[in-house]
Formats: sequence, structure tokens, C-alpha cells
Amino acid sequence: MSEVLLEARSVAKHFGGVKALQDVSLSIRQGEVYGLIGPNGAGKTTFFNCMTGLYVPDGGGFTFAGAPLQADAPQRAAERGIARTFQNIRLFGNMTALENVMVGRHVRTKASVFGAIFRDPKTRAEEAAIRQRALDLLHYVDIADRADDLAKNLSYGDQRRLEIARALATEPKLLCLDEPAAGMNATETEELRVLIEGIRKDGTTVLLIEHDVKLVMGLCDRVAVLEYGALLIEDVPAIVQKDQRVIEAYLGA
Ligand SMILES: Nc1ncnc2c1ncn2[C@@H]1O[C@H](COP(=O)(O)OP(=O)(O)OP(=O)(O)O)[C@@H](O)[C@H]1O
Repeated sequence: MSEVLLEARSVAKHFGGVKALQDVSLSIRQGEVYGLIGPNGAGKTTFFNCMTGLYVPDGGGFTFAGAPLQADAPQRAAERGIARTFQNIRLFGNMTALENVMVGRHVRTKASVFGAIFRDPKTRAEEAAIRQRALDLLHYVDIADRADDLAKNLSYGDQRRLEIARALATEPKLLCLDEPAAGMNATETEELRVLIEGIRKDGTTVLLIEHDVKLVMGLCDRVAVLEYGALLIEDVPAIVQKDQRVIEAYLGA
């Protein structure tokens, strides 16, 4: 069995009287595509937000790559190697596709503020490398031909691919995708599946929140199901799909 990359231990989060997460423990293994599913309001996005430093959990915690994850700021989670996309696309609409990816890349570069202002040779070389790497990533997600277009002018499917490229620019160990297929047509969803399989093959672990059950069951190595903030089951798709509680809570009879 491969190594655990992310372990959640008894994670809890409430908002007033709403228990968005209660006692959620799960583990994501190195190199797998791990699906997180459940009905609307089950706590999936809250789990992402706790893991990526947007929310501080009220109880429990995370271990990531063998060390405790003090994810109290998104920047820190990114530095540790966790990158994410958002359910509602969050790109810089008035920047080009290339510039959006270059922004993501800055998490991994060292150019100082001084260097950025005075543009010394070292900073210029670093900028050139960032630009090249960003272009490579646009090729990787297959939208290099849109590099110089403003993000807001890209099709919906391409914007989602651009968000993935920007997240990959931080060189994550774990890539978290929040409903990447939302709003995609069948062709775009199939292309997304191929892209995610490629990302896994290239060594990045993927955590996927997704309502498209067919995509999840066909792509994920293991799946966790949340209901009312609690974990119902964590197992391989073949077992999750047959679980009576999951069928009643989410999949339908
Ligand atoms: N910032 C917040 N303030 C108050 N309540 C919140 C907040 N974020 C989430 N909640 C509540 O916590 C619960 C879990 O929400 P969450 O968005 O995590 O669910 P989800 O499984 O991601 O749902 P969906 O599939 O609709 O995206 C819901 O009852 C939601 O209303």
C-alpha cells in the first residue's frame, strides 16, 4: 500500500449551530485520485477550506507529507505543496491566460521586492524562466494557443483548464479540484478526465470534489462520501457505489 500524503484526523468545523464538519477522518495516499462526494451542503467545500488554510478547524487537524499541517493561511498551504481550484472560477479576468499562470508560479520563486522594482539581471532571468514555465503549463493543459488572450474571454471549459494550470504552477504535491466539471459539456468533461489522468500519471496526487458521479467513479482510486458533515464511507468506487447508505443519501435508488 502506498504512503499516506494527507491525513485528516477528527476534523470539525461549525458555523453557529451548523455542524459543517464533524469528526471527519480520512487519508489520501500518494499518487491516487481521491474523490470527495456528497449531497449539497454536506461539507465538501468546508473540508477543502479547512485543508487549504481558508478556515481554521474547530477540532482535529491534518498531517501532510509526514508533518503537521499548520494550514492557517492559504499561502502556507501552497508553500507546503497544496494547490486548489475553486467551485466558482477565480481568475484575474483582465490579465492574460499566461499572466494568470505566472502569478501562480511566484509561490515557488525568490525574486525580492527590490529586484522586482529595479529589474536587475537576476530578476529578469527569473521572470523569463517563469514565463517559459507558464507557457509549458498552458501547453500541458492544451490551451497554449490562448496564452495572450484575456482570461475573461476564454470559454468556460478553457477557464477551468487555466485554473488547473495556475494551480500546477505552484508545483503541488496535492492538487485539489473543486467541482472542475461543473458547467462542462460531455466533450469537455471527457477531456478533463484525460487531463486529470495525465496529472496523476505525472506524479501529482489529486483530490476531487465533483457531482458528476460517472466521472468520479470512473476516475478515482478511492472515494469518500460526506453527509451532513460526517463521513459515511471511504473506499474504492466499486464498494462505495453499492453501499446502501450512500445510495440512500446521495446516489438515489
Ligand atoms: N462561511 C460559512 N458561513 C456559514 N455557514 C457556512 C459557511 N460555509 C459553509 N456553511 C454551511 O456549512 C454546510 C456545508 O457547506 P459546504 O459548502 O461545505 O457544502 P458542500 O458539500 O461543499 O456543498 P455543495 O455541493 O453545495 O458545494 C452548509 O450547511 C453551509 O450552509
